[in-house]
Amino acid sequence: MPTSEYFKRYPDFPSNIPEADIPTISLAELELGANDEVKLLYTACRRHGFFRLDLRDSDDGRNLLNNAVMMLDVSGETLSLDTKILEQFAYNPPKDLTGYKSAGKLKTDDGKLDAMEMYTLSQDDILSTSGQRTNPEPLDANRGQCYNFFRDASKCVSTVLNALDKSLDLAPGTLASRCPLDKPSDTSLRMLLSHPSTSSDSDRRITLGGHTDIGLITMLFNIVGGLQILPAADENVYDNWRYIKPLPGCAIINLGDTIVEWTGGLLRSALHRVVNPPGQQANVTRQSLAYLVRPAREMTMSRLAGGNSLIPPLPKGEQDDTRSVTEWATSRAMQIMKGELRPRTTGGVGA
Ligand SMILES: O=C(O)CCC(=O)C(=O)O
Ligand SMILES: [Fe+2]
Repeated sequence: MPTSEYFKRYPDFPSNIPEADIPTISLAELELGANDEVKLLYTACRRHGFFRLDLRDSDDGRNLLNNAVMMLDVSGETLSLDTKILEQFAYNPPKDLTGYKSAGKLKTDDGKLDAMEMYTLSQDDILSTSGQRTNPEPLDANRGQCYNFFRDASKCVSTVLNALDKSLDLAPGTLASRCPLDKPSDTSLRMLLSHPSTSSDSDRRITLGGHTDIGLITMLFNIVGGLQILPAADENVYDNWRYIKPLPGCAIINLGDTIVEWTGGLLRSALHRVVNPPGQQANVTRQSLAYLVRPAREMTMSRLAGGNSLIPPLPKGEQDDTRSVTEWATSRAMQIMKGELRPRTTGGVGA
């Protein structure tokens, strides 16, 4: 992710571990509408549901990189506050995920507890779309910086969504117009932090359990490794998971469950998780950022079929899901919390 200077502060990602073979796509080429890049993006979104986005050759991309570096600092300051202070901002799942989640609140795939601290900042809060909240001091003191991050991240995400409109033969702007900055939504910036493990089984520690993202699209900023995906055809056993190596200047993008529903399964939402950072990186504190884009609250889950689009119509006899995106997401989060729904890769093609 961020700049190469930021990467130099950390030990190297090891070269002898299993890596996911996902492509790196150029934001600048997507901005130009370059056909080959648009195709590469579509293939990645069908096969993997994951890709890297190189931000360096684009003005918007470079602005976002600089903002992400600053947000990592603000996040580090926030999550190093006393736990007593952070607990005053505790999250309230499954309805309201904004605020602080301490480590050990979630079950991981191996039945143990997670080791990830998170602070989730609402986009609506920072853009004053639906009332402001109080956040810990480092965030409140940097609201302007947070605003710039949301503005620039949303701009780069829109470029990706516009390229997907093209591949899906949707009218220009269809996907981006469903997650505009100025309409209330559950879009957020999740700031994540995990400390090095002190236990003897640290090399197999699952820091954040296997899950898919419920929204439309996620933009991740990683420096240290640990993020993994499970290739679609593979059984869910520890050694089948593949690391996604973070690269300087690149964000990591993954698609969420909502876009799978909207596209009738053409695009993929892939199961992913975070494990202890590999090799020498295991000894450092790992920080990451996840910009989690949700649709505007007024949107429904209805499939985007129709017109000339490639999206298949609903099979005969199948009912369209006309629930609001918020109702759908809450009921899904409840099902997962109760163990009624197991997170798994959906949509897309091939292994
Ligand atoms: O920290 C990471 O690299 C991934 C975080 C993630 O998957 C999430 O917050 O949904
Ligand atoms: Fe995720």
